[in-house]
Amino acid sequence: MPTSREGPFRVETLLSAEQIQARIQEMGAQITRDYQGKDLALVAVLKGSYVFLADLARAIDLPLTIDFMGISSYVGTKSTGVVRVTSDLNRPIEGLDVLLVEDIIDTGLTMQYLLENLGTRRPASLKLAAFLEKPSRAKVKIPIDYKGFVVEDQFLVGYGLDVDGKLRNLPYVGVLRGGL
Ligand SMILES: O=P(O)(O)OC[C@H]1O[C@H](OP(=O)(O)OP(=O)(O)O)[C@H](O)[C@@H]1O
Ligand code: HPA
Ligand SMILES: [Mg+2]
Repeated sequence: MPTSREGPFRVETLLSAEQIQARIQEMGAQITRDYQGKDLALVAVLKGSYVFLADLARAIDLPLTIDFMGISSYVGTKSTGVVRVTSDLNRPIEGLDVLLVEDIIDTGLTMQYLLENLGTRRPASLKLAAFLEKPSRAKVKIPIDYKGFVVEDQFLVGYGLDVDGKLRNLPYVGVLRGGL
């Protein structure tokens, strides 16, 4: 796969923009079928999921709402293991069919915290759409209802994924090969 220079970083392409878009259309079609007649509320986890959310929401052909939960646990390329809430939902989710939208399940600690936290707010249902899963690093097992791709144990950037806040805007997913 090609390696690109992105400012001071070297990034090797793992998933091209075309591959990503094709998979998201499939995921959107599946979600559209599964949530017919339901009160679908997408809850996206900031910041990483914003790109996936924008594409996935437009691939779902249903009336839906979107809300955000701000969570952070990574500094540089390392999980601190401490999940920090940086902002809460604007609206209650009681009685709604909530679909959590997340960019990556790595150790699983962020999602473990969120599933527990949102579960106490009595949604009608609570499921998870995750763009990427990195099972080799899992510290807890997280059931993923809609999964984009399974990836190896490498630090990834692009399509919402950052290294120290940067490279979220790459239209593809790549492996960080140098620069930090
Ligand atoms: O499974 P885990 O090991 O918990 O890692 C996954 C989480 O880590 C990243 O977020 P981060 O804390 O970097 O915040 P960000 O979304 O603002 O980049 C990513 O967006 C997930 O939310
Ligand atoms: O591979 C990753 N890249 C960027 N952010 C992340 N947060 C968890 N895993 C990753
Ligand atoms: Mg991050």
